[in-house]
Amino acid sequence: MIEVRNLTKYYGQQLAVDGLTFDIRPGLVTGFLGPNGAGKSTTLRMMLGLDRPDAGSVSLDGRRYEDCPDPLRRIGALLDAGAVHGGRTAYHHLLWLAQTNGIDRGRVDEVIEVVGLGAAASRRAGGFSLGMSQRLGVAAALLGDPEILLFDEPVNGLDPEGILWIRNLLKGFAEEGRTVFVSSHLMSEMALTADHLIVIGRGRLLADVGMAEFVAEHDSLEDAFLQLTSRSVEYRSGGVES
Ligand SMILES: Nc1ncnc2c1ncn2[C@@H]1O[C@H](COP(=O)(O)OP(=O)(O)OP(=O)(O)O)[C@@H](O)[C@H]1O
Repeated sequence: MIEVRNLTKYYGQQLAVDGLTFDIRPGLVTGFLGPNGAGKSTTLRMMLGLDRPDAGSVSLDGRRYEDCPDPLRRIGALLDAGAVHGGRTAYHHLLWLAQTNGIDRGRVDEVIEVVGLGAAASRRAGGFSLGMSQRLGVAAALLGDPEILLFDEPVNGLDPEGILWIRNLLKGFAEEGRTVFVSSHLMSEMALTADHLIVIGRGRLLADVGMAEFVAEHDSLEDAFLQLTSRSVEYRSGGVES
């Protein structure tokens, strides 16, 4: 469970995240939807302690990220698939991460298997395609077998096969009871992947709604998303407290 409360971030004079409050529940894929510049990445970075909020808080199963003694075992994240040392092999990238976090070497082989990188494990990550880099990023997020998983735009730039792989993987993690939070600027992708939707625009919460409810209420999801983000009024689904 992730609890976001009044989360606020300024960059200089610019308000990037504006008093966000919502919960992300386990056992579901929760889509974090918003147009470019809406504040999604900034919110994810604050969840991971990479950016300091100007106000508000994020609690991960009852604790702030900074207060987790073993963060990799609590929360796994894929923010930027390119953030690897290109000269290291996939195996050694994961081994370095595991060893600096007190994770058993055997787990490296397990996650390589889960993401289907077995044949490429001894190749340098610098030569990887985008799809392979995404797989390596997912493997790193899974190393600590965390209950909470965050993904920032994981399907960006992937081919249809890669998109399908990510989609099924996220659903599988949710079925295992994990808390899965995935950002996107594509309504169409979220409609196929997410069970629940958090929509933001200009840093503000616009919707906190079940996907099935959102689909039932709108003829065209793309139009509904456009309308929602072009308005600055808050939208709340019936019965969903946010
Ligand atoms: N390091 C930074 N310094 C200054 N402004 C920033 C910084 N990071 C983000 N911003 C600004 O904060 C706002 C939110 O950006 P953010 O990257 O969080 O949005 P996003 O929803 O993830 O967008 P995208 O889908 O384009 O990545 C934008 O106006 C952006 O220009």
